[in-house]
This record gives sequence, structure tokens and C-alpha cells, in this order.
Amino acid sequence: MTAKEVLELAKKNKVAVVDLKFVDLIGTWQHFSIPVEEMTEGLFKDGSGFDGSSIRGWRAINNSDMLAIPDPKSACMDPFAAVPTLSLICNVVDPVTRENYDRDPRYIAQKAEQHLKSTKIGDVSYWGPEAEFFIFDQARYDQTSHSSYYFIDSEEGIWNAGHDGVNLGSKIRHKEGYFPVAPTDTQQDIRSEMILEMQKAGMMVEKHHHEVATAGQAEIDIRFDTLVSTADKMMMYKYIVKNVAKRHNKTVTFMPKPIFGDNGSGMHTHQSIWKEGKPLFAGKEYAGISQLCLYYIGGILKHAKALAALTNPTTNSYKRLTPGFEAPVLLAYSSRNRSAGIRIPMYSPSPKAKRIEVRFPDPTSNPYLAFSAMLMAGLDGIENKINPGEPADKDLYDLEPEEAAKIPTMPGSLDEALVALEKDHEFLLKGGVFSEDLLESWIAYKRTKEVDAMRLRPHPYEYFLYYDA
Ligand SMILES: Nc1ncnc2c1ncn2[C@@H]1O[C@H](COP(=O)(O)OP(=O)(O)OP(=O)(O)O)[C@@H](O)[C@H]1O
Ligand SMILES: N[C@@H](CCC(=O)O)C(=O)O
Ligand SMILES: [Mg+2]
Ligand SMILES: [Mg+2]
Repeated sequence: MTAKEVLELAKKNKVAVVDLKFVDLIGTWQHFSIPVEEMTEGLFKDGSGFDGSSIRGWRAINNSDMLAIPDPKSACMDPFAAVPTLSLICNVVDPVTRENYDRDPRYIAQKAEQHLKSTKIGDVSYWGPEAEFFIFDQARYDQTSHSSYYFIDSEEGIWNAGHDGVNLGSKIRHKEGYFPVAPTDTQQDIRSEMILEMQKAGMMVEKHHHEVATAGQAEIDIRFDTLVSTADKMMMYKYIVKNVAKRHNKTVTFMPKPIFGDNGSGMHTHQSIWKEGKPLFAGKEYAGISQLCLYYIGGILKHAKALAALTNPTTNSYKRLTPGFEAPVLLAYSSRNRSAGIRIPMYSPSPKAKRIEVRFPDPTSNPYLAFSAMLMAGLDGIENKINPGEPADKDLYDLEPEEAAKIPTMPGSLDEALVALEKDHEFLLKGGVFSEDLLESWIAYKRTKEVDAMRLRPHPYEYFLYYDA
């Protein structure tokens, strides 16, 4: 859509307000709105000003004026505003230099797309994220100065099955959420409503279903698209999922591991590179992939510990990456099992469908940064012909300890991942895609606001362990 077409769309839909959205460093949409009269063709060049100093991980107060420049291609009607509102996703620009702000995650993703072209390896990359999430009836969090408590509830939870925990016929048994029909699945209609809103917002949806966890775990899969467009769609995806849940007085969390002892939520990320309309990952090597694809896998595996700081960026992320819950721990690749960090799906023999699925990312990641970082790691693997080693076609959860010890693992904590990123980030700086400044501010933010903040707080479970010591 061009700027002119957006103005026509606004007229046709009797738009009164235009909502300008942009993503902060952590990966949350921020927004402000203007009356429709303020939306001229010039807005798409000159942008609209806002104070960037209050945005997480951004510039200090002495350097705070920013411009939001809307991307006309992102225009759609906002599904949740009662007043007819047009939604536009923006890039962020410095008003003095008119340069893109180098901490704007969307700009980094645009540079990653350009970088792929400049390497001449390929001209486009495709991304298909499968985000999982929980729909709860309510969630409460209370914090006193001494400790913190949380409480979640779900009509599907086994804790609602009766005092003795016996299944009463329409309750999901432990690990059996995937996927009996209603009345066991109580969330069919709410997921359907979510995908209808996604379609109205211009997204192509492939599937929705209940996931394995007992208490309202869901997944919606969208059709793959180019890097920036897919990251834009992930932002809209979360917006729609959370707001449809709210309509039903429910609440959604994308936390990777909200419930101890049950499956967590991942965001497996399918990816492939193409050149002149040809899929570069299809070939005659293992599982029908190409040598280039093997090198791409080599790059992802080599840099996985550093990547984790961006693809699994919360302290909670590492509670998901434990054996026994379909989330990967060991850094290996395989066509067969879902316990490997990278899987090569075998559903279709078509070269067009040939892709790799990186299984460790989770939906707390900022999609612009996570996709860009994975692309940069894969390209580094291709440029340096990094051999990924032999595939691991066994169940990696059941390996003999000596065998398992030979395979590298994901980091055990966010702290470890941040240290890995500090040591290994040259591959991200190529072509000026990521800057040292952005990575430093990411690491500092995550360390002080999340790792240290968690480390310094007494945990509720410590009361169970130590209160009567
Ligand atoms: N060539 C491709 N490049 C990138 N992504 C692709 C390509 N072909 C398909 N995809 C995307 O891959 C994703 C496939 O999701 P699908 O649910 O089939 O995966 P799955 O890993 O088998 O599922 P699950 O993990 O739930 O068992 C979709 O987003 C789809 O659009
Ligand atoms: N929920 C699992 C994945 C389940 C699946 O294979 O879809 C995870 O944390 O990655
Ligand atoms: Mg899934
Ligand atoms: Mg998957």
C-alpha cells in the first residue's frame, strides 16, 4: 500500500483516529495517536514527534526527541478500538540527523534484510514462527517488601479437577492437552476468534490448536513471510491474542514457563533463504537439504549460546529449556526428533517447503532482533563453511550420560547467555546490522532490570525449602 492508498483506505473506513505504533528495545509495542486530519502524505516522510526518553532501553532525557515515520505497507484497521482507528507501524528517526535510530529494532531487521542481499548468498529470507501461549481465567501477582506471590487460574487446570486431583471427565489429564476435542478443549472458540481477527488484519493463518500443557495452552501458526513483515505480524499477533482474551475476561501470557512441571511455551522459528525465486535450503544432503543449509545450521549451532541472549531473553526462558517438555536442551540437529535444537521438518517433499526449524526461541523475544540475529548466525555459517557435525537422530532426552556430555547445551540461565553474547557478537556486527551500542544497552538492561532484580529477591519456593532451617 502507498501513502495515497492509505489515505483512501482511511476515507473508505470513515477513520477518525490514526494510531502510530513502534517497538521498544525489549519487544513491546508502544503507541500514540493523531486525529485523522493530521495524516497527510507528508506524515509518511516527515513523521510525528514523541519523547523517546521514556521508552525502555532508549536514549537519555538530554537527547530525547524522536520521530515516528509510519510504514504505509503496515496499514490496517485497529481491531480493538471502538472509535474507527487506523493502525500504522513506524520506524524511529532522529529529528536532527534524519537518520534511523540505531536502537530501533525494526531498523535492525531492515538492515539484516539488506545485509543478506549484499552478501549475494540470497536475496530474501522467509520466517514462520509458531508462538505458543497460555490463556488463563485470571492471574494475580502480589509483592510485599519481603517476597512475592503469584496465583493463576484456569477452568482447564488439573487443580480444578477435585481435591484428590482425579480427572472428572472433561478435564485435561497431565500432558494430554494436545489435543482432545471439546468439552475437554474449552478454548476452541476463543482461538477461532483470534484467527478471524488476524485474517481481518491481513495475516494469513495456517492453523490453531490446543497445546500439550494442561491449563489452556494454545498455538496459532501464521504463514511464513519476509523477515520484517513476519516480525511486524508477530507484534500484531500478540496484540490480537491478548486483546481477544481480554474481551472474554481472560488473560494471556507468553511467559515461556508459567507452570512448574508442565510444558512451556516456545516460538519455534522456521526459516529459509531464497535466491531469484529458488529455495537455497533444498538439496541432496541429509534430509533433503543442501550443503548451504548445513553450513547455515553450523552457524546457528556455533553461535547458539550467544543467540540465546536474544532468542530466549528472560530469566524465565531457562526454566523452559529443560529435558522432558519438548523444548530443546542439546545443541544438535535432526529431521526426526523434536528434542534437537534444530529440526528439519519432513512433511513435504517439495523443495519450496524445505526449511529448518530452530526450536529454542521463545515468544518473550523481540522478533525483530531474534530473527535478525539468527539470520546473521546462519550467514556466518555459510560464509565460513561451518560444519554442523553429524545429525542426532536419537531421542536426545534419553542419551547415555557420556554421549550427552559430548553435545553442547543451551545456556542454563539468562546470565550465562548474556556472558556468551558479550564474548561472541562479531557475527552480529557484520554489515553494521547490530551495533556495539545496541548490544551493550541490551546486556546492561537485561542484567540490571531482570537478572539482578530476580537474584536479589527471595523466591517463594525458598520459604518452602528454608523457612524452618
Ligand atoms: N520455506 C519456508 N520457509 C520458512 N518457513 C516456512 C517455509 N515453509 C513453511 N514455513 C512455515 O513453517 C511453519 C510450519 O509450521 P508447522 O506447524 O507445520 O510446523 P511444525 O514444527 O511441524 O509444528 P509443531 O512444532 O507444532 O509440531 C509455518 O509458519 C509455515 O508457514
Ligand atoms: N511447547 C514445546 C513445543 C511443543 C511442540 O513441539 O509444538 C516447547 O516449549 O518448545
Ligand atoms: Mg507447538
Ligand atoms: Mg514446531
